[in-house]
Amino acid sequence: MTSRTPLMAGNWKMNLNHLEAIAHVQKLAFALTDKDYEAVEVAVLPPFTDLRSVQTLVDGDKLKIAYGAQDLSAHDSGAYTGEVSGPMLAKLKCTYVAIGHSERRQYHGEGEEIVNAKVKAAFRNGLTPILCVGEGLDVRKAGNQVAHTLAQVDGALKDVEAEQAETIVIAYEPVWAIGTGEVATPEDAQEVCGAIRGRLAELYSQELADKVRIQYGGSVKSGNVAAIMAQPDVDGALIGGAALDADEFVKIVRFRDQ
Ligand SMILES: O=C(CO)COP(=O)(O)O
Repeated sequence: MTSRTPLMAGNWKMNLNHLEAIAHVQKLAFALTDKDYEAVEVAVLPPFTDLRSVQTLVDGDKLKIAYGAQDLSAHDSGAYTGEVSGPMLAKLKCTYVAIGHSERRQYHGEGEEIVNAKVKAAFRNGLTPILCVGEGLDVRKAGNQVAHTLAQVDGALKDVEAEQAETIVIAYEPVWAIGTGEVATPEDAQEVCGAIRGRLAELYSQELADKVRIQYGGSVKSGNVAAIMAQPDVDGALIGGAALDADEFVKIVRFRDQ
């Protein structure tokens, strides 16, 4: 097994305006040390309107905090009112872009085809997708979480070449655990994250599967992160609510101390 640097990413969702974003990233920069950055990759996913401010801060102070967007258009330019393109995000030196978050799937009707097109748009523009997958409560109750989630992985990676797929990040976020305080057990997280890695091995190769970072997301906090990170196929977390509190996010980054 190759070693995978854990990725702790804060998905701010529709929170923090650009001034609040600056204050928040400054707090993170003040608290985090080289020791933290050596052990864990730290990333924030602010709203689009904050990205320029975050870029200016990160660039100006040479911060080791990565950043990215929460979505992108499947198209690179054109008459798509309200959308933001991959080239625009690349120009702002974004590293990451979340794709297929359950809130996009649920509230914006994003299905497999659009998620696949967005994954390709991200790769086309040198961005690393954080592909979000995971089942709703009904699917979990029926015991179909693995099949459901793997079908989402298959759809998102359709016609994606190995050299791109090996850089993807996949976030397993069971919908019933998002923003509910209902965290999946470490065993629940491992079951599906392990199955995702197995599917990557089938679709590509074991070597590739061993390189891909798979995160867990859903009510992650400083109090539960260590047990989840102890699972062999969990390589980080995608954090919503708890990432809005800089002190709490720093504690999550330092999961080994919790
Ligand atoms: O959706 C999430 C991250 O993308 C998880 O959100 P919470 O951490 O607020 O449950």
